[in-house]
Amino acid sequence: MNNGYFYFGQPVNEPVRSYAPGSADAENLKKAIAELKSQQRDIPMYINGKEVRTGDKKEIRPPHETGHLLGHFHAGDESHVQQAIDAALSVREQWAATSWEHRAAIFMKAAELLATKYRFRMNAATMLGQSKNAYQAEIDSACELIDFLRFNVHFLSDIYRQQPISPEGFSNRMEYRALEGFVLAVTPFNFTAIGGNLPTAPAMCGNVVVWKPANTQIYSASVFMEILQEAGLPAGVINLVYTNGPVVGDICFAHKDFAGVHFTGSTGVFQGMWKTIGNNIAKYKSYPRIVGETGGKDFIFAHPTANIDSLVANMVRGAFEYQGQKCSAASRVYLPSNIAEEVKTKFIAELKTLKMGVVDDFTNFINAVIDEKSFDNLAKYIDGVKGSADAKIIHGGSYDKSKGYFIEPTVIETTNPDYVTMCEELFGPVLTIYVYNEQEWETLLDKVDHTSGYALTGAIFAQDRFVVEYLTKKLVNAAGNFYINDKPTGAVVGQQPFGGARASGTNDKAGSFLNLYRWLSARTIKETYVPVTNYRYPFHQE
Ligand SMILES: NC(=O)c1ccc[n+]([C@@H]2O[C@H](COP(=O)([O-])OP(=O)(O)OC[C@H]3O[C@@H](n4cnc5c(N)ncnc54)[C@H](O)[C@@H]3O)[C@@H](O)[C@H]2O)c1
Ligand SMILES: N[C@@H](CCC=O)C(=O)O
Repeated sequence: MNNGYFYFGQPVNEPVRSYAPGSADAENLKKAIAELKSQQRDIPMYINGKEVRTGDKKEIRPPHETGHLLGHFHAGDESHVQQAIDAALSVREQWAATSWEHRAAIFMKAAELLATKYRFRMNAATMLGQSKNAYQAEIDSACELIDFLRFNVHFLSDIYRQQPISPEGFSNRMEYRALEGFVLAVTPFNFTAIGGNLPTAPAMCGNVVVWKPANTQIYSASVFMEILQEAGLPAGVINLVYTNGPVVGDICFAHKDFAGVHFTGSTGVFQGMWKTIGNNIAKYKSYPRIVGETGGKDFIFAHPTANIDSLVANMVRGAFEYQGQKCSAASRVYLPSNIAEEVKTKFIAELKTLKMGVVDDFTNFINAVIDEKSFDNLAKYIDGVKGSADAKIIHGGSYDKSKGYFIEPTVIETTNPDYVTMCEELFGPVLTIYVYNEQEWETLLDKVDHTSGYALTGAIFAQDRFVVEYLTKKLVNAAGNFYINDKPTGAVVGQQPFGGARASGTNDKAGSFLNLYRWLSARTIKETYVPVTNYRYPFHQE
């Protein structure tokens, strides 16, 4: 701090706008979509504050309308990763030494720009590039990203003011330094907010960053980079590159100044990163921070006392919002025999009301899955059911990629609690139901706990309070985010810090003080006002 201690108080969550038919917000969002669709954006990388175009142009098309070209991004190679690292390291010292209030102001300004001037453009970019409906874009690319920025500034303020005690005669203080090197942020396709949070959380703490987004999120990531630049982020603090993931990893993880990785994505990729970092450990100046939030196989467990209507509504939202492409999405449901038939009947009746199509039509609840690879993978699982003796499709099951990557919301019922779609992360609009004997709910809990190696989110539905307490304790390690009578998705920054353990990640809780500690390296300073001048204890005096 320079001339004062600057504290940023507790913010309130950014209110979610509804985009109701005929509202000004709906009209403005439609205009932003039309404007983006009327252009072909030419999207550069951003290295050292400069736009970098390589001429190696890759097409960007909406997953729900593959006949339309939104623009191109300029792909990078090894040299761009190296340039990004060099740019980051060249500004490291100055950025780390910049006063907190000035660093914080940049991210608070970015939040303000996103909440106002850029809100519709950012949501439109997310809708078109990642195939989200208006509501799903609003809670992600507007509200959650704004919340990440404002709440992280607040949490960091809280961390900075935590100081050790100083007995009379001494001063003890703690400096929360930036890491000695650069941080690599590798981000997934499914949340624009995660794309924005992973580079900014370490940067806010005084670190410099190389940011590599998923190709399928570059369209909206580049809008966020424009915002950061307008907010005054100094050149080189965050460098956005579009080089192939493994190439970025090879270069960054072999660099002596590699100080940490902030990753969100699949478990396999994260485990590969961890191994590489482990193999290279002797190369680094410091032990790198490894933070990764990864996959899930998220459950809903309904007890025989569950309220049927709320269970049904939360199954629809929890499994099928954003086509089930949330790491938190419900993908396995355990229904007790006493209510199973009624739940299934009501559930399927609700699913029949879901409209599927392009994002421009706001009445479509379901849009497309992200790309052809994901589409083909999901189709493979659906086809697998067709030849199976212990599973059947009870709703949906069709798919079509002629105009966009559309997979109908699909419900599988299995008699085998270890059926493949009860165990593996599919990451799409496919939910599997297992009906159990209501008398055996207690013995089923081990299966709920151990069917997959993941432990990200889980929800229980029960009306009996003794049961709620029992389930909460029994499933203590089954989910990092545990929901009682609610869907397992939709965590809000500052309300439900998010992350899972076991194979689901390091559980450093994005959007919380726990995550920020990982990007800080504390220095303790003790000053003695009147130092001793004689080493002897009283009984050693002569
Ligand atoms: N736990 C969470 O908070 C959370 C949140 C969102 C998504 N996810 C998970 O993310 C996955 C879906 O996202 P995705 O498809 O973008 O994941 P992904 O693992 O395919 O990609 C994530 C990022 O890693 C990069 N990458 C891929 N291979 C790499 C490699 N070998 N080295 C370095 N980088 C590499 C990708 O280009 C992308 O930027 C799901 O498994 C989902 O559960 C988890
Ligand atoms: N935080 C989001 C999930 C992020 C992963 O995809 C949720 O709680 O639904």
